[in-house]
Amino acid sequence: MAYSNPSPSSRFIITKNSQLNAKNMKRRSTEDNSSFAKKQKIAQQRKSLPIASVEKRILEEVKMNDTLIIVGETGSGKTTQLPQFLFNGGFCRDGRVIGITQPRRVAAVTVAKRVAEECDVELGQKVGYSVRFDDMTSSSTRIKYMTDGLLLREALLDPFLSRYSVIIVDEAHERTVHTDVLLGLLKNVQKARSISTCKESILEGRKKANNSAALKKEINAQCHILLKPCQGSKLSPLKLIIMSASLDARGFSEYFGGAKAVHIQGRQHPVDIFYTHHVEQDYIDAALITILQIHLEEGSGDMLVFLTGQDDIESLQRLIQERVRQLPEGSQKLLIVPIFSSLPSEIQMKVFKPAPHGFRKVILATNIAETSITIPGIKYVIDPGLVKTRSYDPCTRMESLKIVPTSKAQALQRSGRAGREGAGKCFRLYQESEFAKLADSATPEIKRLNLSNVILQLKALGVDDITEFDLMEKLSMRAIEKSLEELILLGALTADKKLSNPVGHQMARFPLEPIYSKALIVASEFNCLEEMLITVAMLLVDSMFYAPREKWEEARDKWKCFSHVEGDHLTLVNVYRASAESLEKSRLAGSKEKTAETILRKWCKENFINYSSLRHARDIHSQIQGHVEQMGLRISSCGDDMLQFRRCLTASFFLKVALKQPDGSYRTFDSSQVVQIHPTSVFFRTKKPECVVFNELIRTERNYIRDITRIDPAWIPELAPQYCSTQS
Ligand SMILES: Nc1ncnc2c1ncn2[C@@H]1O[C@H](COP(=O)(O)OP(=O)(O)OP(=O)(O)O)[C@@H](O)[C@H]1O
Repeated sequence: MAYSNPSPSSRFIITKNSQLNAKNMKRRSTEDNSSFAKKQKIAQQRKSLPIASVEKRILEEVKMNDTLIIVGETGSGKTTQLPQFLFNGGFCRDGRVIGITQPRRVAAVTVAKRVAEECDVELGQKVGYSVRFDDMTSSSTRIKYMTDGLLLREALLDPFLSRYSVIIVDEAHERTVHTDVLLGLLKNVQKARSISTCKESILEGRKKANNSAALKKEINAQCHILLKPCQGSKLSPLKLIIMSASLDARGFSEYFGGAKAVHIQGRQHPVDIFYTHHVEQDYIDAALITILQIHLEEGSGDMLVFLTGQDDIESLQRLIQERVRQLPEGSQKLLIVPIFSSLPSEIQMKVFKPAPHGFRKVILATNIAETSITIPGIKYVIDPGLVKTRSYDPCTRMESLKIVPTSKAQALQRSGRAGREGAGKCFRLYQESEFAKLADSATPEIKRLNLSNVILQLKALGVDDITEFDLMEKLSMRAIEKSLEELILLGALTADKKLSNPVGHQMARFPLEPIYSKALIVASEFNCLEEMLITVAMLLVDSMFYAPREKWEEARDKWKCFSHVEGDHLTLVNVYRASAESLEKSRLAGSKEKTAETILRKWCKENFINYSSLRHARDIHSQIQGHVEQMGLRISSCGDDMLQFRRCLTASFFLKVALKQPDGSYRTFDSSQVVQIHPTSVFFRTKKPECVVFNELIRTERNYIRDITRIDPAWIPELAPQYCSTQS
């Protein structure tokens, strides 16, 4: 096979050679198999981390500063070591907990496992994790890794986060909506807790000596608002640490009133960065060639390739499989392992397993693998420099999905996934001159996503006016108004913007977008919660139908069996039910030797259904069902009465209605956008209905609506009178 450039090193220009501390370098030992040797290895590895040499200093800084910003290179030991330092430094006395938040669950879970191993304790005891629907903690947990979203939910129950002595917000550069809201919240909690302590000590002091009346007045004035809910309880100040390898320390410091920033110097292993000589027109092709070149010309070590989404991953996987068949006899085999967010977690975890003997592992990942995690064995990172981002236009309620260049911070994080166990290499599939043009960091999510969920969560946390909530970013008033309007229409807020009872409170408890929470509540009234649970679970995952190009016709015939004349929501219910029936049938037929996974996989293959998406939907289904049951909502089915279900869809998704136009296109009722039916809809090829509800309005190369069901326009004023009155 001929490549345009015979070797990676001629294809790429080496531009950076990080400093290597030779003493710190450790070779992977294949002999360290015994548990004693493993413990010793871990101990040595920990000692050689750059952060190990500054343990004392960091502890002092944390003691002296309520808020600290820590910036240190990827792999310097921030995430795994700092919580252990704090534990040893006495921050867990009196049963207090150190909480570490991560933007992604895979990081929270895997880092907790690693730290439990380092501490030589069982996971869930001293060290644990808690992510949505998966809690691995106990009353003895003192170091708790969790997602930022989870800590926000905890704050609903315990507004002062009283169990925590320290909260570390890790990977703060990612600026997810949850991180931004959490930072604002933590700032308030810190104030409240330090005033609590301050008031306690002043009251103490006052008893001993007569304090000045002015001071007394000032303290009471400050305490008045913030302390009402925690009067009487003694809370120690909350220590807050903001951490990342690539954050704008100055911006964070200003936000936290001049908080101190500490920089940890050095990294354990070097990562050489390579850029292409020329512009690469096709990043999938460039990634494929680079994988093969590394495989044929570079030494041992696994590869991690960053791609923009599931579609990219699946197409590159097919291309690699085709090309490896042409590799010379006897060459080492490639094991391709994908990881993206809609894969079930146990399948995601496969990337962490070592490749079997004789294989080199190639992980194809989205940015889910970009920060925090250490994947053992990774020596090479391939980074096309692209990421898929979602943005939302509040005026048109239109979401767009765009592939855009990564920021410098993201590029740095990606290269940092190599060089964690030994020296590494990162191949950026673009020119060095392009790197210089990248933005320092990506636009914070809170500036580009729908704010309804944030506002609902803040209302539930007692923040009545989002404009007065101290966020790092100034939000657009238009976006806030549109989201408030949406929440009022959904019944989550009253006309005077207060959280409604019980609907608003119930909606805030669901870990879902408000529109889906509302749909579940509405469905319990329409006696079709069983169908709505399936629908919501299926809508939350991507690409349910999948077929290779050469089998497209065969797949279409199969899909016709699920297709429902009234639309996509009912079609999705049919897919879910058919898969559940096949599982049930196999069980009844006594095929005990087969696991549910094998049966489901086989069924998916025969029916051209994406197995990982279906598995994910089944997981989500059981998780939301748990919430619904906890809330006491009545789960019943409307049976074959699909008219009832379509009326329920109208009552739930009335904000997303479109009417057919004479030319066959559609116009959204809400914002008069001209849209087309997406090719994946059952209505793409059949007679088009006059009026539909839909779930997704998405701009790619055209404006499309997706997940569509036929409705009667007369139902809208009947089932959503509040909406029609605003439209007239
Ligand atoms: N699961 C693991 N298996 C093997 N080694 C690990 C594992 N997790 C961490 N390590 C080791 O500990 C080092 C420090 O990891 P840690 O996550 O604490 O670094 P970090 O500074 O937080 O990095 P980042 O900024 O990339 O999150 C890694 O470089 C690696 O050598």
